[in-house]
Amino acid sequence: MARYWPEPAYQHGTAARTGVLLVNLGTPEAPTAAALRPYLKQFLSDPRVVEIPRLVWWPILNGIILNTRPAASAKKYASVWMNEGSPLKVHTERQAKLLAGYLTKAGHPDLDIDFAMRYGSPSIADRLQAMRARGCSRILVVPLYPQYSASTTATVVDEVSRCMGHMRNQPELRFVRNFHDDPGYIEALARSVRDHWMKNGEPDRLVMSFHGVPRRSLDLGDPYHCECHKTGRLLAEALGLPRERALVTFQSRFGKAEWLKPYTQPTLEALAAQGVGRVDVICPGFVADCLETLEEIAMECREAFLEHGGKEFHYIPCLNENHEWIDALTRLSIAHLGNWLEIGRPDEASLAAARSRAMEKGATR
Ligand SMILES: C=CC1=C(C)c2cc3[nH]c(cc4nc(cc5[nH]c(cc1n2)c(C)c5CCC(=O)O)C(CCC(=O)O)=C4C)c(C)c3C=C
Ligand SMILES: [Fe+2]
Ligand SMILES: [Fe+2]
Repeated sequence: MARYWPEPAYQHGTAARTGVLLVNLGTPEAPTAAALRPYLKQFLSDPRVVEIPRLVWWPILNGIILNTRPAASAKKYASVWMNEGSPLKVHTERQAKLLAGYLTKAGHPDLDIDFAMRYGSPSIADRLQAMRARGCSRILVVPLYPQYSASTTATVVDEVSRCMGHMRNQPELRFVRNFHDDPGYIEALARSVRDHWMKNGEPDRLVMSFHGVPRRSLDLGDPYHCECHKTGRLLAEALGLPRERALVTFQSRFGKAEWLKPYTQPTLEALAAQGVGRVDVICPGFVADCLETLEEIAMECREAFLEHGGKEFHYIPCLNENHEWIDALTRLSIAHLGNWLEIGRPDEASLAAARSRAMEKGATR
């Protein structure tokens, strides 16, 4: 195989474009065991996701997990699948389209906006090559994870870097590291909670459930836990909620090791058993609804809460296509694009000179 990916011959005077690539986790192509298998294999083979020595992990993954989980997970995916496909991909694609429109409205019609999935398709490699083919020589990569984690954000950086190794004519890169305390993101969350409460009244408790990671990663220096708690605190403050009515919990535990605590489902069951009648659950760590929110929280956790004596369970959807969120994402992108938005744009002085030249030409005619 050639060392570098093929590229067209270099043309002098090619206009440089700037692009934004949104990246989310990835999802299977269909809600079937056959489609789940390659997706789970790619995802769970990433050493950033499962930090167990390969020699130990390989037989567990290939001998046990890939023989049992695909069918079990496929059933769950089938229960949330949309007409257009997997919710995660459907929402991410819509977010990219909306972002392009919002950036155009903000005065940046020339930006090239695309999206990719870290695992599955469209792959980062595929979209980076497409953006290069469209002339992008500067690319801002936005992992759609508000809280930084090695198991999510860093894997995007790893994959983009691997792709750079295949490019002869590499683009200039920027990455968004996190946006867990971005005022626009926090306000978008607060707004969706307030809207829900306007229509449905307020709950006894607001549970803010984040995807978990192994507890060990916190001890090894991952800031994820701390960033989740900061988001939780800022959201509770924005809503004017006293501490005792807002809780941060962690969901989607995978494997037998200890993960970040408290775990979402047992917390909900304990609240119900204590006589808490109504809980509202929001998942601020996901900007798009997906299996983990629609099935695990809105179905499994609802059932568990009600079975343990809870009276009312409300799931507050992810930010998805909310105007406030796309607006926040637009401002976040503009802030990180920074001086790239100026490069190649005629400055005021040259615009004025061009205007006066045109006027002179008109006067002499
Ligand atoms: C939002 C941040 C996420 C973190 C942090 C994260 C860590 C993490 N996840 C697994 C294992 C699985 N996660 C799965 C699905 C999944 N995870 C996230 C996000 C984070 N994961 C999303 C958005 C999704 C949903 C994808 C979709 O298609 O809707 C799955 C696959 C589903 C299943 O079989 O349960 C696994 C497996 C680990 C091990 C981990 C941290 C180390
Ligand atoms: Fe996950
Ligand atoms: Fe899950």
